[in-house]
Amino acid sequence: MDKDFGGFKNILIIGLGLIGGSIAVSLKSSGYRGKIYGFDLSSERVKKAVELQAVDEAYTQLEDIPWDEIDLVILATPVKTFEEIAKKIKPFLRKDTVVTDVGSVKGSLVEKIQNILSPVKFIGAHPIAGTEKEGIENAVVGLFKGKKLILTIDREDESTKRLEKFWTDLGAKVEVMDPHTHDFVFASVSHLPHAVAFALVDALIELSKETGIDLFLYPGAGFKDFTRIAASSPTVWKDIFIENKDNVVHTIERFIQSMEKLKEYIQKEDEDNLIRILSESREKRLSLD
Ligand SMILES: NC(=O)c1ccc[n+]([C@@H]2O[C@H](COP(=O)([O-])OP(=O)(O)OC[C@H]3O[C@@H](n4cnc5c(N)ncnc54)[C@H](O)[C@@H]3O)[C@@H](O)[C@H]2O)c1
Ligand SMILES: O=C(O)C(=O)C[C@]1(C(=O)O)C=C[C@@H](O)C=C1
Repeated sequence: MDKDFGGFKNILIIGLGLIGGSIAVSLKSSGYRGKIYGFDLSSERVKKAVELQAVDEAYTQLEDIPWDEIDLVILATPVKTFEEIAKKIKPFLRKDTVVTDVGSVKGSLVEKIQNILSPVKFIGAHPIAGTEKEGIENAVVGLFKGKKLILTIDREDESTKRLEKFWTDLGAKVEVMDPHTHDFVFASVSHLPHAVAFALVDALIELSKETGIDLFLYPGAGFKDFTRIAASSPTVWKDIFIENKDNVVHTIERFIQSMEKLKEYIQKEDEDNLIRILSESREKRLSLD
């Protein structure tokens, strides 16, 4: 089927960061013919977005946006800003404009935003693609190609079908998932790993202080690979951890149990159990590639 990006003629991206910017540059490079408008609180980001020709026009004041032209609005700001933004944009929206997001947390947040925006349609979405960088200056063309995109609403809905086409035309593989299941799954495979990476770096900061040895002079590739995501945006990740608090705390507790188990096997020099647990983990990790 021809690329029509779901028939959304003009779109508005709120939040000209890594993900909002990557949507813009990926649309441009995939032959999207509509206008791409941008909005950000930061005038520097707005200036950069226009300079990079990632967007056609960008604004720092909601009143300046040509709302009548907008068919699709994408929220691409940190998740704890969504509610306030939804309240602020509601009076400007056409009734048939579709609103969506790219937030890393869904759960009850989706319902809250749906209620705020109703009767305007809100469809929660989450691209499982990103990097540890921030800002439109680090946008990646084709970031979503071959990557999963989770939609949190029934596929049979007409607007959802259009949004599915929008993401499929950007190269994403769309999957539908219940918003609460989503939050448990991504607490496990994304939020916990980020928490562990941040905590590992923190542990080394403390060990450096304790011993007077600057451990950060010595990392090899293993430490650098493992902690790449600890360079991620504190604002974005603070919001994700808090908004998905229950699942994140649950997975952190489960991780602590696994660390305790490993610590015990090491302390007891329990070679059989060490071989078993390390082999199971290695096999599982190898099966991913
Ligand atoms: N970074 C990733 O790997 C990744 C992947 C998938 C989804 N996400 C989600 O995408 C969203 C954006 O993350 P990002 O990595 O692009 O962050 P980013 O920091 O690169 O960009 C966020 C942008 O939002 C702007 N902003 C903040 N508050 C605002 C407000 N109230 N109104 C308007 N603009 C505002 C900031 O100025 C910034 O330009 C988050 O919800 C995040 O959970 C991130
Ligand atoms: O590759 C990275 O740097 C990422 O952190 C991307 C990543 C992930 O955990 O895989 C981060 C947050 C998202 O919501 C989706 C993707």
